[in-house]
Amino acid sequence: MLIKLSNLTVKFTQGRFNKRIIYALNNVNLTVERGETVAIIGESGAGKTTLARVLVALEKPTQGEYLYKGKNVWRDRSTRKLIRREVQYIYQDPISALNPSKTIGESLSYPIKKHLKLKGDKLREKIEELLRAVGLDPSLAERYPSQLSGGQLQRVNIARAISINPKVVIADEPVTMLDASYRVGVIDLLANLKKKFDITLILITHDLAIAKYLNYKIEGVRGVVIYGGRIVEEGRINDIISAPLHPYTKYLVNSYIDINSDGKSKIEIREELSTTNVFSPNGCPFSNKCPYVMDKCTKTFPNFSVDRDRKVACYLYGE
Ligand SMILES: Nc1ncnc2c1ncn2[C@@H]1O[C@H](COP(=O)(O)OP(=O)(O)OP(=O)(O)O)[C@@H](O)[C@H]1O
Repeated sequence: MLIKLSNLTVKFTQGRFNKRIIYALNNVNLTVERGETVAIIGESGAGKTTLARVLVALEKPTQGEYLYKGKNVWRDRSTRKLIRREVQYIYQDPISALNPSKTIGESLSYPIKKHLKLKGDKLREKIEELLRAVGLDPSLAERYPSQLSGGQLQRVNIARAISINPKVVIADEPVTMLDASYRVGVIDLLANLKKKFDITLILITHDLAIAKYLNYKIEGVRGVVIYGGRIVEEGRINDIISAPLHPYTKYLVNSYIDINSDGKSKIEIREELSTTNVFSPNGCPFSNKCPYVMDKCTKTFPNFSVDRDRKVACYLYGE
């Protein structure tokens, strides 16, 4: 097993006077096998970016464990160092991920010099090869970020992520900030690189259509639905979309279908009583909106009911 998160919680304190505790991640258990493609799906504020930051060891969990290749990341400094090299992060915003005062070539050369110790002609060749691998003309190495389009910049970020032969790539909403015309190309590129270099790919998205498209490019993508810092459902993307189990996933899938078809939602969520995450952290985070809420939902988060490769945490399916 490559990645294992056990009962992992990340808490933040917000507000200077009226302090409140936010559970960005709440008792999360997640495993990722070598070579897998996983789509983490959730809306804004669900905890997706915190999860990505945990996986690249930028965020230390408040509680719980993160094992990478079987080693406890926060007890073993050398594993954190290994993660810096083997687990690469592609940010949502392609512009702010690059230093505006450095040419594309300079930005790309930094990790290659540091980790692969290449210089001179070898370094230049590697940069040209990388730019070609992501579908860009090598002459772009001389340009500055402001001279490239958003789609080209995201390709540069992908080139940087793969430049040091990572084992895992985490792409955090990689196409959200791009014009629609560039989105498919960037997902195609990630899918092709994943296959070519046998990378374990973790794609984070709020958009089911992106997860579905990725699954069309790479079969067997595992979907992980996250809400209010909790994983609520896991399964193959096609199963999640064709037969969602958790009421939140149903809501998500219906909203997705709405936009793409008839405009009618099949599940009505209840009036929002409080902002996500501010109710009891022990209960289900969707309980304040769920039409099927039971008393126990607000008090205790259910265990996962497991049926082959499908998991759901909801009292409608088990305790
Ligand atoms: N450094 C921080 N300090 C305080 N609260 C934080 C911090 N980082 C995240 N949060 C809070 O934790 C929750 C989860 O945030 P996170 O950024 O992980 O969500 P997300 O799913 O990635 O959303 P988005 O797509 O909008 O970034 C949110 O309520 C957010 O406000």
